[in-house]
Amino acid sequence: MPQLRSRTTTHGRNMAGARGLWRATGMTDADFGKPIIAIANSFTQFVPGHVHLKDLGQLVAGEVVAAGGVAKEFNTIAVDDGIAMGHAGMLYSLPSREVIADAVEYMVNAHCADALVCISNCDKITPGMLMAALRLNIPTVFVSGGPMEAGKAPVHGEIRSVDLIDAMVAAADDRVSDAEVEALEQNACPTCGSCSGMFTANSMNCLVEALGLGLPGNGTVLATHADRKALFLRAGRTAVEIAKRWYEQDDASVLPRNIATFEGFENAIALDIAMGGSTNTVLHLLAAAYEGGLDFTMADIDRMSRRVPHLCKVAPSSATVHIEDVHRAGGIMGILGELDRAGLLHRDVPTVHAPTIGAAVDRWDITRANDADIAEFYAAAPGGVRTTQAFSQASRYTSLDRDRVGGIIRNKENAFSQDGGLAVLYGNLAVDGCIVKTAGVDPAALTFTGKARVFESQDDAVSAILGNRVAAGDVVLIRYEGPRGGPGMQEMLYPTSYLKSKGLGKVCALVTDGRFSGGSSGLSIGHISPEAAEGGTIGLVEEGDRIVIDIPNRSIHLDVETVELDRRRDAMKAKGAKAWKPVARDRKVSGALKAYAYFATSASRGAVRDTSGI
Ligand SMILES: CC(C)(O)[C@@H](O)C(=O)O
Ligand SMILES: [Mg+2]
Repeated sequence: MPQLRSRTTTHGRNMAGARGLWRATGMTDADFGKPIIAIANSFTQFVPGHVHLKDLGQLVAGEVVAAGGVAKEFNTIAVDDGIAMGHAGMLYSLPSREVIADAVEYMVNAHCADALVCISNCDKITPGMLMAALRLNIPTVFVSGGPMEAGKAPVHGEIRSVDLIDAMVAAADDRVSDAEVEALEQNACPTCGSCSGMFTANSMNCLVEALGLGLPGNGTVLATHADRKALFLRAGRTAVEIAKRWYEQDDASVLPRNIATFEGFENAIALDIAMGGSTNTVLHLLAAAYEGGLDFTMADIDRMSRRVPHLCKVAPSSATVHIEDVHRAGGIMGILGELDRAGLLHRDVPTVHAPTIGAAVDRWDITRANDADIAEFYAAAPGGVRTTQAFSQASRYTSLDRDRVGGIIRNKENAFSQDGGLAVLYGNLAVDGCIVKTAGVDPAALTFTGKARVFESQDDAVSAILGNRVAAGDVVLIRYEGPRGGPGMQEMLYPTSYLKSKGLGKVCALVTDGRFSGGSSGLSIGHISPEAAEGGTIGLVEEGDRIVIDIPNRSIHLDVETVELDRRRDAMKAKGAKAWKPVARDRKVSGALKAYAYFATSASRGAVRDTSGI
C-alpha cells in the first residue's frame, strides 16, 4: 500500500515545524493523516476563459473537505492567446505551458500533496496541467472553466452565431462596413468561458474528457450554465475518492499514467480527428505523452488520421456551429459513441469517473442511453445574457439533436469525410512531419502547387498580405517562427485571417514552422519539422521556389533539385554563427524566453524542453 505522500510533512517528531506551519494554514490534529488534495486554480482577470474561476477553487475545496480530504488551493498563470496574438506577446504563449506544468510540479512536490484537482480552461493551461499530472502521476481530476456562449450578430444582414474570429476577419476586410465590424466586436464574445468554437482550449478540454481524466461534459457544458457547478462539486468528491482508492486500497487504475495510456492517447487523438480539433492538440498530446513516458509519436497520429472519419464540423470549419451545438447533439460522449460503433474506441481504458470509457459511453451516449437525466444534461443551452458569472443561467433546449445522418454529429456512414479532420504530411520540406487541419481546407485546395513567398517573421507576412503583395497561387512561407526560432512558436491567426479578409483564403497556402490558432482554417500547414532554426529544409527555401502540397497522398515537396539544395545547405553552413538564423530581423527576446529556446525541441516532439543533455 503506498503511503500518503503528505506523511513526509505531517508525521514524526522532526516535522513539528512543518506541522506548526500547516496548523497556521488552518489544519488541526484531525487533518493530519487525511489526503491533501492540491487544487490548481488558473483564475485570472486577464482571460475570459478564467475570469469566473475566482471562487471555484473554494467550491471544490468544500467538497474535498466534506469527502474527508484536506484542500489546499494555489494558482497558476494563464495567457490569453487572443489578446497576446499578433504582437511580441505571442512569443510567451507556448512557453507558458511549461511554466504552468512546472508551477504545478513545484507546488505539489514542494508540499508533498497526495492528489490534484486541475481547474483549467484556455489554450496552454489544460496542456500544462496535463503534462504536470502525467509527470507527477498522482490521482488527478480535471475540471475546466467551460466554453463561452457563441455571440449573435448581423453578418451580411442576417443574424447568426459568431465568435472572435469573425470579428478579426471582418476587421481587415474593406468590404465590411465599420458598423458591422463594431457589431461583431460588441457581440463576438458575450460571456465568460473559453472561445466558443472548436478552437484550442475547447479542443483540449474535449480531449481530456475522452482521455478519462475529466468528467462527462467537461468539454462542452457552457461556463455560464448551472450544470457546470455540478461538475466542479463532483471533481472535488472524485479527487478524494480516487486518492483513497490509491492510498488505502492500492488501486493503481486511478493514476494518470494508467488512464492516459497509449490506448487512452489513441482514443483522444481519434476524437480530435473526428471533430477536426485545433492542430495545437497534436503538439500538446505529444508533449503530454513525453511527460507520461509514452512512445506516442507523429507516426501514430498519421496512422490514426487515415482510419478515423470526420464526424463533426464546428467553427472555424463551419461558420455557424459552436460548442453549445455539439453539446446539444450529445457532446463528446456522443462523438465517442459513434467512434465506438465504428470500432474505433478502446473501450477498456479506465477513467476517473467510470470503470472504463466504454462503460461511460454506454451510460452517456444519448443515442443509446434511455435516461431522462442524461437527456436533460445535454439540453443545457446558452442563456443569451452578457455575463462574467459562472453558473448564472439554467436555460434548456426543448429538444436534442439526435440526427446522426445530417446533424451536428454524424455516424461513420454519413461522415463529412472518411479520412479525418487532421493530417500529417511528410516530404523534403518536412522530413519529421508537419500538420494540417483538413477539416478546414476547401476540397478544391487539397492538392495545391504554388510559388513560395518567403517571410522571416509573422509580422513581415502580415504586412505583405495587408499591403496586397500576396496574390492567388502564392504559398506564404513563414519561417524562424518555430519553438526555438521564434522562440515560442507563435500562432499565425492574423496571417490566416487576413488571407481570408483579402479573399485569398481558398487560393493561397500558408506554410510555417510556427503553429496556428484553433481559429485558423484554410490550407494552413504548420509545425514544419525540423524547424528552420534547427537546420530544417524550410530554412533553404528561396523566393519563387515551387512547393507541391498533396494532402490525399500526405506529402509536401519543395520542387528544387537535391544538388541545388545541397549547395544552399553548404552556403548556409558557411555563414557560421549566422547560419540558421533569420536575416534582418530585429526582435527582442528576453532572458526568460531564451531559457525556453535553449532547450526547446521541434514541434514533432511536442516542442517540449529536452534536458537530457544536462
Ligand atoms: C484565440 C484562440 C482562438 O483561442 C486561439 O488561441 C486558439 O488557439 O484557438
Ligand atoms: Mg491558441
